[in-house]
Amino acid sequence: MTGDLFDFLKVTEPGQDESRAERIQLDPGAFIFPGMALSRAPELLEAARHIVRQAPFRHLVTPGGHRMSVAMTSFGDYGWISDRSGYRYTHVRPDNGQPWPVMPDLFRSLVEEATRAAGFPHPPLQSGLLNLYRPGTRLSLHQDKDEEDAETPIVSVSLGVAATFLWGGLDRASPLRRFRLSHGDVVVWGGPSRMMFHGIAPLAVSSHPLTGECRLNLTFRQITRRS
Ligand SMILES: O=C(O)CCC(=O)C(=O)O
Ligand SMILES: [Fe+2]
Repeated sequence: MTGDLFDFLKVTEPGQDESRAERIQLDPGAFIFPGMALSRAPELLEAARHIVRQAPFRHLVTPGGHRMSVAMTSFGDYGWISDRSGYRYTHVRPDNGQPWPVMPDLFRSLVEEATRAAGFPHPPLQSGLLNLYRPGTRLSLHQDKDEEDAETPIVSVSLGVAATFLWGGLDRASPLRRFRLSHGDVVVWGGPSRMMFHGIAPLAVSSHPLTGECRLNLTFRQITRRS
């Protein structure tokens, strides 16, 4: 309703601030919140740096033997890994058997806020994935389906160089729409959109004052079923 002539007469009830956040609906249950993380971005990057110092980025190998172009690491109770035997979540790091770095409180509160703003009851806080993109890095079209849970939404935070988000449908062949994800944007997809195909087009050569030529993405998930 932004642009409504009488917008300025709306009265905010207590606790309703987040539901008024500007959002772009991609499909039922799928939203982009432009700039939701912008004011916290420097602190989010510092927390991400702290995670990477404990668990450095790695290029994982797909079950088919291909080196992934995105470099990844995880944090929280579960980390996502891929190797010749498949994709899965583990409680410990494959390189040293140690637990993944702890989920920072700053991330938790952002994920809780984004989940509420999208209208979902439960925030995805069991696993955090850090994705690092450099010029030319892409993430091909996929569904997030390695989780037992298929109800809790995915929350995804973009930092640094802007990327093109590819948004499809429930079939791989569904037509794709393209959305620009800029520094500080948050995407939430759940409910009827939880299994939508999505990806990232090859990152353009560009630069951001806080990340140089890189884009960093933080993606949050619930792994186990709640009930
Ligand atoms: O980098 C992004 O924005 C998307 C990441 C993603 O789809 C994933 O980690 O499964
Ligand atoms: Fe994904």
